[in-house]
Amino acid sequence: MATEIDTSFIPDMPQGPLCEYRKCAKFDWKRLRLIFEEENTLRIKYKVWKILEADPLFSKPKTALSSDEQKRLAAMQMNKMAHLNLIPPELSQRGYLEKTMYLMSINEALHTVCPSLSVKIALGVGLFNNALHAMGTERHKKYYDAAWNREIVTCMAITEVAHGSNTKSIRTTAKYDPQTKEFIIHTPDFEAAKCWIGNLGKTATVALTFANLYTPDGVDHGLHGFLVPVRNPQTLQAYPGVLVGDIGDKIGLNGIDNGFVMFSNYRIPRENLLNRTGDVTPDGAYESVFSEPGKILGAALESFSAGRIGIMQEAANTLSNAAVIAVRYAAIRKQFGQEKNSPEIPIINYQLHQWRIFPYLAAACVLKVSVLELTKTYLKIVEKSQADSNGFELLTQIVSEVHALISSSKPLITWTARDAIQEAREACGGHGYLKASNLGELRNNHDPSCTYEGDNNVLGQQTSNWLLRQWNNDHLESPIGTANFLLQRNEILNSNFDRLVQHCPVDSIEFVIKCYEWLICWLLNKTSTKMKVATSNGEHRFDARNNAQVYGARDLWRAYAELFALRSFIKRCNQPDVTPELKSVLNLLYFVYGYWCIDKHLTTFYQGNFASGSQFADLIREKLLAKCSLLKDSSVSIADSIAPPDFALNSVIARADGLLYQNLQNEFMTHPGAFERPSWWKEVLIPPTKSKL
Ligand SMILES: Cc1cc2nc3c(=O)[nH]c(=O)nc-3n(C[C@H](O)[C@H](O)[C@H](O)COP(=O)(O)OP(=O)(O)OC[C@H]3O[C@@H](n4cnc5c(N)ncnc54)[C@H](O)[C@@H]3O)c2cc1C
Repeated sequence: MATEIDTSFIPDMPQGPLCEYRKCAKFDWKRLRLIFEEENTLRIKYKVWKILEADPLFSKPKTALSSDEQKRLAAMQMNKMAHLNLIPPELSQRGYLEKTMYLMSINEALHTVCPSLSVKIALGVGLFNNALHAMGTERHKKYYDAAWNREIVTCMAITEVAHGSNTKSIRTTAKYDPQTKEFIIHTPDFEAAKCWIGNLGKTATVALTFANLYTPDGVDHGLHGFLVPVRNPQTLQAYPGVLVGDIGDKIGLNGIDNGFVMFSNYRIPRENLLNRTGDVTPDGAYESVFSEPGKILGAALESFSAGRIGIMQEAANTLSNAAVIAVRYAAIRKQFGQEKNSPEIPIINYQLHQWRIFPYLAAACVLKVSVLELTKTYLKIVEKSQADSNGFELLTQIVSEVHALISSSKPLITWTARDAIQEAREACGGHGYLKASNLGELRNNHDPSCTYEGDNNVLGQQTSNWLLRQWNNDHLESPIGTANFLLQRNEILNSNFDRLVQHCPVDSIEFVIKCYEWLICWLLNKTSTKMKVATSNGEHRFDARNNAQVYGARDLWRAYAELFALRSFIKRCNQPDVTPELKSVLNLLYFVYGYWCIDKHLTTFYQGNFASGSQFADLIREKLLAKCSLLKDSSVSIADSIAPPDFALNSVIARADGLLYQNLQNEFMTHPGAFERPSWWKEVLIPPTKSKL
C-alpha cells in the first residue's frame, strides 16, 4: 500500500543544519503532507508556485511600495493571471465540485505569495460569479463569462458606512420606474454609501450591489442584487450619477482598492436585477415562483459560503506558515546552556518554548484537515442541489447545519491563525520583528479575515442559535450528524471525569471527544436555561440572547467548532493510507491540540462539576507538556509537511536550508541602501561646536 503513493512531485528539502532534526523523524514527511492535503490540490499548488516564481511580476519587491504602487502591482498581476494558463480550458466543462476544488487550490497557492491579488480575484471573480450563479439567470450569463475571462473588473457591494453585520438595515434603494423600465439606484446619505468594497476604489466597472427593491406601488420587497455599471471600462471614469472613490490606506492588503460609492438617482436597465428568486414585470408587478422568496434568497446566499471556506483555507495556510517559521527558527536558534561554558542549547528544547509554539503546529495540522473535510462536505451538498431540479429545497434542508459549521469554523481558524502569528513573532525574538521574517506581513494581511465575510463574534452567534434550536426542539435536525450526540444528553450530563476515566483513559482518543461532548451539552443547558429564565422574567428574546453570549453561547460555538475539527482529524487518521508511523505522529498532534483546547475550557469543566480537585487539570496539563516534549523530534519534519516552498514562505529566518545566520547576513548586507549615506544626511549634521571633540 505504502509504495503506491507517488510523492516524487514534492521537491526535496535542501541540505543544512535542519537535517539533524529531519533525521530524528520516524516518518516520511512527504507522506505526511499527503495526509493534510489531497494529491491533486498539492500538484496544482506546486505548479502555480513554480509559474509565479519564474515570473518577475510576482517576485517580492525588495523595498516597501506605496499603497498606490501596491494597487498598481496587484492590478497588473490580475491582468497577467489571464495569460498564465493556470486554468485548463476544459475545466469549465467539469462538475461544480471538481471545478471549485481546482480554483480553490490555485487560490491557496496564490494567497501565500500575493494575498492582495488572491483577495482581488476571490471578490471579483469567485464571489461575484457565485452570486450571479445563485441569484442571476440566463440573461446575466454574459457578465459571468466576462468576469471569468477577466474582461471586466467587478466587486460585491453589500456593506454600507453605517451598516456591516446587520445587512437587514442596509438603506440603498432600487425603485422601479415602469415608464422607462429601469431601476433607480439611490443612496439616501453618506451613512448609506457602500463602503469597504474591494476592487471598487479604483478599478471595478461593475458593482453587484445589494439594495432594497421598491415596486411602483411603494411596497418594499427587501434586499435584492443588482448589476450596477459604475465606471466606463475604456476610461475608468465614473458614470454621471455615481460618486465613487477609494477609502485610503489600510493596515494591510493595500494592493486591494477598497472603495466607497454613492448613487444619485442612478438608472439601470430592469434586466440588471438578479431575478432568480424574484422578478419585476415590465409594468412593475413583483413576481416570485417561490412561496417564501426571502427564505429562498437565504438559501441562494448560502452559496456565498464558498468565500468563507476560501478564507478558512487561507487562514489554515497562514497558521501553518507562522508555525513553520517559529519551529524552524527555534530549531536553529540557541540561547543559554547549563553552565557558563557549556554549549548553548536550541530554544526548541525549552519546555516553555515548546508549550508556546507546538500547539500552533498541531492546530495547523488539525485545522488543515478539518477545513478539507468541511470543504468537501459543503461542495458535495451544493453540487447535489444544483443537479437536482428541486435544488433549493434540498439545499435548505441541510443548509442550517453547514452554515453552523462554517459560522463557527471560520472564526476558530482565523483567530487561531491571528494568535499563532503573534506568538511566532515573539518566539522568534527580535529577528521575528524584521520585515524580512514575513511575520508582519502575515499579521497585517491576515487580520481582516476576522472581520470580513462576517465578523467572527457575530458569525459565531449563528452557530450557537442553531445549536440552541437543536437543544430545545423536540426533533434533532442534524443531517450531517455533527450534533447527533445531543440525543444522549442525559447520559452525557450525568458523566464526569471520575466516571469517564474508568472506561476511557486520559490518553485515549475517545477521552478528548467525550470531554467535548460534556462541555457542549453543559454549555447548551446553561445558556438555554439562562435565556429561558430571562424571557420568563419579561426580558425581550433579543436581549436575553445577547446577555447569554459571554461565558455561554460564545464558548459553546467555539467548542462545537473544535469538536468538529478533532472529529475530522480522527476520521482522516483512520483512512487506509495512514501507516503506523504516520498514525503515531498524527496521534501526537491530535493530543497536543486536544489537551491544549481543553486546558482553555478548564474553568467551565470545574464550574459544571465535571471535575473537582486538582487531578483533572493536573493530568491535562502534564499530558500536554509530555506530548509537546515527544513532538520535538518530529517537529521540523511536521513543519516541512505543511510548509510552502521558500519562495512562497518568504521568511529570511525560516528557510528550509536552516542556514539562519548566513541568510540573515545576506539580508542585512544586501538590502537596498544598507550602506548608503542617507540622502538627508546634511540636514541632520550636528554643527561643529567649539568643544574639543
Ligand atoms: C479588508 C476588508 C475588505 C472588505 N471587503 C468588502 C467587500 O468587498 N464588500 C462588502 O460588502 N464589504 C466588505 N468589507 C466589509 C466587511 O464585510 C464588514 O466590515 C464586516 O461585515 C463587519 O461589518 P462592520 O465593519 O460594519 O462591523 P460592525 O457590524 O459594526 O461590528 C463592529 C463590532 O461590533 C460587534 N458587534 C456587532 N453586532 C454585534 C452583536 N449583535 N453582538 C455583539 N457584538 C456585535 C462586532 O463583533 C464587531 O467587533 C470588507 C472589510 C474589510 C476590513
